[in-house]
Amino acid sequence: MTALLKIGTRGSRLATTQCGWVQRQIVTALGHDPMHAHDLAPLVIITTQGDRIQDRRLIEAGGKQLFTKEIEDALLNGEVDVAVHSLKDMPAEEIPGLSLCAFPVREDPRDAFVSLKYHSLEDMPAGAKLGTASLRRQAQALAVRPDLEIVMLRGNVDTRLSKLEAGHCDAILLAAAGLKRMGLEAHIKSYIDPEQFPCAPGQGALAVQCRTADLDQAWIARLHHSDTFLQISAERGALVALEASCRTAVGAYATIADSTLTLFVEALTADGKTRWQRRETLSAPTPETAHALGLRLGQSIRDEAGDQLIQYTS
Ligand SMILES: NCc1[nH]cc(CCC(=O)O)c1CC(=O)O
Repeated sequence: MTALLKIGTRGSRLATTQCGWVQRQIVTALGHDPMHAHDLAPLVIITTQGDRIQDRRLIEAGGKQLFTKEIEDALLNGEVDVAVHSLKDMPAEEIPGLSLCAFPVREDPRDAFVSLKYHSLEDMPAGAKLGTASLRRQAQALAVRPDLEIVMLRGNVDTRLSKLEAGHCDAILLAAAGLKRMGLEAHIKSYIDPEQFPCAPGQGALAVQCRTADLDQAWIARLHHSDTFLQISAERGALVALEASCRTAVGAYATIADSTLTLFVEALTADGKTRWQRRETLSAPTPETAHALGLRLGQSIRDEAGDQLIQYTS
């Protein structure tokens, strides 16, 4: 059986799990039995610089493209035809020649609280250790629990869970989406309320990427989910305006009910002491108006916060 197309992915268990789901959807959309997915649309594992580097300062210096560049190069030179990314790991700027062509239905966008000892952030005793490498999670946690000690906890989901089990910290915050996709939901003790602490822009959503020249492929429309696209258009608008790098704590969370989109955006200083928030609704949203709303709310925070947004950690 000859391959119809090749799918590029990072090698972590989360990345290959997400990719396997997209792979089956594509093969089904092309009219084949998903049983043959591995032959018809094989996964090609690509190691990115971000997977090799463990030092947060180098990650900050390199920016988000550290996790996507090698995969995008493989798309551009024809080694693979489709790439699957976690949207929240995608930089806001576009890559010439490539397009984000489909946004499949979003998984749970919330952050999950995982601990062997405690039920929630509120439950943790003074001085307890919270493990995270995300500036946003750090800032949001400190905003309500300034007494907690933040412990730098890097690595993929499995690594972070084993560090928690080994006692490096008392609790960790992880994306519920990743845990659910990997079948690890049982670890979740409680959820962070995104109406109070907006998730990372695009958290829980996947982005399927292809060469711009291949945008007419039949499977693309089948994978695309329009409400997800509206939500992430709004959230990513805020991301663009706030130029969120790994050094800026930004959350953006959009919901849709009764044809009305509500967008909640916040930016925080790393210590969580200052929070800038905006919340607005938009009726009969389109991807363009949703994106424009995100841009406007993000810009308005930016105007107010100015230099205070960028926190230098070294
Ligand atoms: N930065 C790592 C990363 N990228 C995507 C996810 C989870 C899945 C998602 O948010 O879509 C995670 C792990 C985490 O934040 O816990």
